[in-house]
Amino acid sequence: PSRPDDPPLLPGEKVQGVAREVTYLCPYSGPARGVLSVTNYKLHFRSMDRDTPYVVDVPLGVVSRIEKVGGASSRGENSYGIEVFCKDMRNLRFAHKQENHSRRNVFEKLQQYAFPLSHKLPLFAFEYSETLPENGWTVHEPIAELKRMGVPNDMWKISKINENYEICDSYPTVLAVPAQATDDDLRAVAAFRSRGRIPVLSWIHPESQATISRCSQPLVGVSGKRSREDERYIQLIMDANAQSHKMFIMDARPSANAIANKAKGGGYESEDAYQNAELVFLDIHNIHVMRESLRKLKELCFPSIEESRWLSGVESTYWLKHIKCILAGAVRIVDKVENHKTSVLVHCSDGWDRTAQLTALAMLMLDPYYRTIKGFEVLIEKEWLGFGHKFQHRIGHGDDHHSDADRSPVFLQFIDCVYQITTQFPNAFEFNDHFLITILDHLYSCRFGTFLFNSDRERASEGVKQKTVSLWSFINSDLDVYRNPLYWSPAAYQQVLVPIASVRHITLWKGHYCRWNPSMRPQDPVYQRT
Ligand SMILES: CCCC(=O)OC[C@@H](COP(=O)(O)O[C@@H]1[C@H](O)[C@H](OP(=O)(O)O)[C@@H](O)[C@H](O)[C@H]1O)OC(=O)CCC
Repeated sequence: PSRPDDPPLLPGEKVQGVAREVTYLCPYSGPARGVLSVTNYKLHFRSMDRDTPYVVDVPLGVVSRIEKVGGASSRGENSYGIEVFCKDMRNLRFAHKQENHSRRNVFEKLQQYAFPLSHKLPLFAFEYSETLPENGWTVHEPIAELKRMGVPNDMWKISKINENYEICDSYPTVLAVPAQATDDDLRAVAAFRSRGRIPVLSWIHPESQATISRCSQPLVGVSGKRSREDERYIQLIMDANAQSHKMFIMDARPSANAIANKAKGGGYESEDAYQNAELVFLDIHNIHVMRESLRKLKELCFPSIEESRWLSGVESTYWLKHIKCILAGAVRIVDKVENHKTSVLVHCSDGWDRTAQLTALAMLMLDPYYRTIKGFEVLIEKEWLGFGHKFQHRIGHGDDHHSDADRSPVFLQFIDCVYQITTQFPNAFEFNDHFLITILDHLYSCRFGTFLFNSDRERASEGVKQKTVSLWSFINSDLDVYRNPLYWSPAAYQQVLVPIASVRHITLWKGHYCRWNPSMRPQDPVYQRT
């Protein structure tokens, strides 16, 4: 039975701890006294001492670190309490009265339910028992999506060789490969590509049949190994496009890092081994550089904005430069496929971070289907989840190792790039900003099964589709709030979008990075999570 000051609870959500006489130290509107509740899904604070009820509501999945502030001896006003550091752009400070030991209880409950995996507890998604009219788990049907692109055809076939993840445990079970390739060819190529992530089809142009394929780096190493099968296989991909007898291999990395990877057995395709392929390095930095860039941006944006140093501060984070670099890389891929009717193969080191950013953005620019709400959901299921972007490692769902070097805002960068394109083409997308923000909220929240674990194989073995709710069920059950009122129908927008990827046109996405900082968005009411 819920008690009077219990927070609103989702099906399967239970209050685990309550602390009264707590003060929330809001950096903008000052201290507010009220009740702090911890459930198996969220932290909920409600102030009592204001005419307008003031609520702070944070899914615990967004918490990266919790620290005690002050000790029994600290005497200052509000100097004894808890600080909650979040993966999105804010931190929360709570103060307690020393006498009642509610801090210990709340602190322990917060630790337990913010990091369930570190405390042998289930992620909330496995306890959430909402039933919704839409079933998001059926939005992406791999065969249907290939059929929509006209595959299989005489040049491309569907292979089930990875049905039991025999070729690659981070790939989907349904792969589109050149029709001539035999299973033995595929096995040989898998032995020469990092983690077995062989070149497979991402998208095919409806008219020219030029293609976008993706893979991981070749295992060239310092001795300069070659694989005849890999070279022949790349030739098959090239020949599948009758329009041209060359192909671009877009290596997302800075050439220095591609070379450095040789030391670990990786590397890149030498042009004498891949005769008709032209190699292009796109200069996008690795996950470590991007993690540091976002850390600097957060430092700049929260809690207060130093007006005089704002522009130089944004510049020194390099965040917009990285966004520009990723967009520019996708634009180069679109140019080769659309204007030169030439096929491209995209890879990086592992082929699950920068490669996913590039193929998904290029497909968004090339194909209006992906600019619809359902189409964008398919794009994320296909190029991010199906091809094994390691969401668990990159976000750290339920895990308390906040300094894990595998964490990195790669998917956030992709959504930021999508935001940039929507600002340059406000009529081209069926969805609005709220749609993008909601996706990011639930990238962290652990309320839905969609972004959990690192691969389709892991999600299948954990029974995610059977035991959890899909984020797309939630969104597709209330579509109107995610629609863009300025959207023209696809007919008016069959064309290819070519955004201007120059820093002058790239803007800081205040709706996301300054969402919790009312001073940055005086025009719209403080966006409090409801
Ligand atoms: C002598 C030792 C050489 C060495 O460690 O090579 C390893 C590279 C690491 O390779 P990098 O490409 O710089 O970095 C890799 C990519 O970010 C990759 O993502 P993606 O899917 O986008 O490829 C991640 O999955 C890997 O975890 C990460 O290590 O490190 C560097 O190149 C750093 C040099 C500045």
